[in-house]
This record gives sequence, structure tokens and C-alpha cells, in this order.
Amino acid sequence: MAKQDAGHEAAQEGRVAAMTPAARVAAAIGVLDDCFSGMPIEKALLRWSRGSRYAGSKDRAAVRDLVFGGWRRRRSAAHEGGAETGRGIMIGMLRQTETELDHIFTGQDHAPAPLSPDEAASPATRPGPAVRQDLPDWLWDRFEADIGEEAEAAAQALRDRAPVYLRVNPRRGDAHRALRSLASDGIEAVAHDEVEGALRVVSGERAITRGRAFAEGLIELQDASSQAAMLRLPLRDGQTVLDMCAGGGGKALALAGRADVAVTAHDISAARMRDIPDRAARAGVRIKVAEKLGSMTCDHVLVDAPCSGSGTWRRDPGGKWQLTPSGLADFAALQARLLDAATRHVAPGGSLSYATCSVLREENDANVAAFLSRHSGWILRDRMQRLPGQDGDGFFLARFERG
Ligand SMILES: C[S@@+](CC[C@H](N)C(=O)[O-])C[C@H]1O[C@@H](n2cnc3c(N)ncnc32)[C@H](O)[C@@H]1O
Repeated sequence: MAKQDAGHEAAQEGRVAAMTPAARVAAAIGVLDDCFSGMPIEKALLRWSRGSRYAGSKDRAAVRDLVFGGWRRRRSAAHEGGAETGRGIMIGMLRQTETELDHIFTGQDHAPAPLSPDEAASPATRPGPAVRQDLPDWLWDRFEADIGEEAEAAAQALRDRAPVYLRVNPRRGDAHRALRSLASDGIEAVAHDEVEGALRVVSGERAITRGRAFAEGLIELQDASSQAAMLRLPLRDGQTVLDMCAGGGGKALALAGRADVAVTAHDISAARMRDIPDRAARAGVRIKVAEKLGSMTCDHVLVDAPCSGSGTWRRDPGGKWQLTPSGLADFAALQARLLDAATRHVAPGGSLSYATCSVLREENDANVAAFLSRHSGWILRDRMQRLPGQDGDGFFLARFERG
């Protein structure tokens, strides 16, 4: 049956006909072409979505997966597909997953046009290492220099979809309760091997924010590496905590859930903190939102700094293609300024924690060394670097105290 007929029949029955796999690939090609012309990935998807009222929720999810998958593997897929275009990427991606290309590139109905003889041939040259790692050349050099032996595994992890992790909120219950509640909503999860209170979602992830455990504040979406970092802050009941770059409050919530501490959230953008009161209420914790810090001091100050996001590029693959050496240097300079400013807010005997979701030395250890050389009175008390993998995203934490 022709696609239009199927659509007509479906409309008469009051349902939406699913797009064919080939039509989804054709849609992904269009979205990827918009990305190539400089449009951010989310904007390009939204544009397609608005112009494709016929697409159902499964179609939208499938096209999104194809686009994100393609953009994560932009270099290697374009190499295998023979062109730096949406079509080239999709051909290369489907080759990588050993999909039968002739079944997709049929030119029938809404399918993409049949392959040209050049497209049908496998690439003549072997890709170089940065192409295989799906990174720009300069970044692959940095990965090798900064991460060493584990650079390849880290880069490869960024080529795949990220696992989804949940944080169990101890104010609302324990991991057993969370797992039971999730299961009753059809969500399967398992405890993280090493990070206490972290659950990896195995299936049903699209139901999480509609489920009971989420509504009751028993769980929050938070990557396992970020959870691991927040568990390292030596909080004691009665202490004060300042989250200086709080954004939507993910770290502030994790800290407030751990102990009876008075948490203040601050961010240069008040709009980013808009949801914190509702999130805190759901989690059963109190977080004060402060637009100005004045001379406030706290026992723990956290700087979860703006960064390249290099540890999380599988969630935001546009980042790895956009970052430039000077953009990276700008991040490092901003991070240093934020750290310097944060020292003024640390109470006597308190500690200063610095976090990024990056794996790059310039933003992490180099910034730590520069901080210590600028502030002779401070010492490094703790350091953690995690790399992206099945266990979580790339994440860095350093904690300083006055010596
Ligand atoms: C990595 S994000 C924080 C994520 C957040 N902590 C969370 O867990 O969801 C960095 C944040 O730093 C904020 N920021 C940038 N410059 C800042 C500044 N000068 N002072 C305070 N916050 C700043 C940004 O608005 C952004 O929300």
C-alpha cells in the first residue's frame, strides 16, 4: 500500500500512521543538513518537528535518535558515507550498523533517493585516528596528551548514546524503595556498582518524568559521575553550603539531600534557577535562591563551572564540533576567575570545591595548579577525574582548603 493511502486509512481510523524506517532516515538527512549549515541540533529538530505534524511520538523519537547518533559520529560516518552532508552521514551510519542500504535508499514514497555508484562503493581510504575517534584533529591530540592510555576508550564512549542514571533521594526513601516504585511504572533500573544511590536505567526511560518515583521526589535525573563527586564533599549536619554556579540546581539538590545543611543556590542567570524552588519542594529539602551574594560566607563553596562539556559530549554532540582552542582558553580563564571570586565566600576552616564535566587538562588539573600558584595559602585536599563510559560521564572535582 502506498504511504499516502496508509496515512489516509490511519487518519480515518483516528490514528497516525508510523513513518517508514526509510522516511525517518530521509527526515534525519534534512535535520543533519540544517546542522551542517550551523543550526544547533535541538533547533534543527524542532524545525523539522513543527513542519511534520504527521509524525507521531515514536517517529519523533526515532528521528531524534538517528540525528544524535549521526552527529556523534559525524566524522567517521561522513568518511564511510563519502560526503560531509546529512546524506553522507546517514549512509555511513547505516554502514556502521550493517543495515541493508538498498532497503532504505529506494527513492519510493518518502524514502531517500537510490545510491549513486560512488555512494554504493565502500570508501577507498582508511580513516585517520581522529576520524575513527570522531573528534576534530586538535581535540584528538589533546585527548591523547591529557588522558593518555585511556584516551581512545573515552573518545569511543562519546560516539555512543549515554546511559541514563537516577539519583535516589535519601530524604524520600532508599534504593530498594526507588527500584520498586520505578518497576511499578514499568521502568527497569539497576544499582550502580560503585556509586551509592545511583541507579542505571535499563528500560522504560521515557516514562521516568511521568512516573510516581519522580513525582514524589524519590528520584532525580543525575549522571552517576556527578553524583560520585557530590558524595565526596565532607558535609556535616548544621553546616552551610553555597552552590555558586547552581544552574537548574542538580548539585544543590544532591548536597541538600545528603545532610542537614543550609544550601544557598546562586547563578549569574536567575532564569536558570527558576525551577529550583519546585524541585526542592518535590525533594523535601530547603534551598535558598540568592541572586546576589554580597559578603556571604559558607562552610562549603562549590564552583560547578561553565566548561567545554567534553565529558558529556555524547549528550550534546554539537559541543565537540564547535569547540576551538581559543574557546577552550576562554573557558579556562572564566573558570580561574570564578575560583578566585569563590575564595571570598569560604568561611574560616571551610572548603572550596571546583567541578567541571570536562576531561581536558586545561580546564582541570592545569586550572588547579594555576589556582594553587596564585593562592599560596590554599592546599589541594581531594581530586577526582572520571572518564566517560558505561559508569557515567566524564567529570572532574578538586577540593581545596586553606592551609
Ligand atoms: C555547569 S553549569 C551548572 C550546572 C548546575 N550546577 C547543575 O548541577 O545543574 C554552569 C553554570 O554557571 C553559570 N555561570 C556562568 N558564569 C557565572 C558567574 N560569573 N557567576 C555565577 N554563575 C555563572 C551558568 O549560568 C551555568 O548555569
